[in-house]
Amino acid sequence: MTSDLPPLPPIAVRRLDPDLPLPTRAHPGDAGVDLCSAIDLELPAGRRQLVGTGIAIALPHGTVGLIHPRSGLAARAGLSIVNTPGTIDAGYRGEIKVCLINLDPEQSITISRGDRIAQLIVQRVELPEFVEVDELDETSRGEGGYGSSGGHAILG
Ligand SMILES: O=c1ccn([C@H]2C[C@H](O)[C@@H](COP(=O)(O)OP(=O)(O)OP(=O)(O)O)O2)c(=O)[nH]1
Ligand SMILES: [Mg+2]
Repeated sequence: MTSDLPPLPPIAVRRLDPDLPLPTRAHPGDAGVDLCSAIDLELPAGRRQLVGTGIAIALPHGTVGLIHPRSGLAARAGLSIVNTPGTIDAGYRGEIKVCLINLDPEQSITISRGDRIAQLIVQRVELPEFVEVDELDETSRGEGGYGSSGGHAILG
């Protein structure tokens, strides 16, 4: 996809924990910058915990930060994020926190301070107004939702 929009300016980052690294891309062109855990923690099977990343950012108006899990940790250990993708509003200036969850049914996950636990993706976002109407326009889908088009797996 090409875009005539100019690239976003660099995003200001405050390190609330000066010993943790700045968010970085593992490779040039990667969509996400990795975020680190500010604490050591052990997450038992099935448990969740809100974990600080030690950074705060100033996203430009008209963008959003999305907090996604890291695929490797998800596949290897079952580590995910409860509210994935987490939404970082452009006006938010507090510490970015990640609501980690251990989806493995048996094994705990041990995380050390400085481990990369999630990734932040910055996207442009539309900010439309909403207007109340009496009727919506007709479409072929209409009110059909939640599997109305078929093709879903059989339960049990
Ligand atoms: O993974 C996340 C998700 C959110 N936030 C912060 C930034 C975001 O701008 C704020 C609010 O998030 P959200 O709108 O998803 O939560 P809410 O429950 O609707 O809270 P609020 O009433 O503050 O909007 O919390 C994080 O640090 N990490
Ligand atoms: Mg909200």
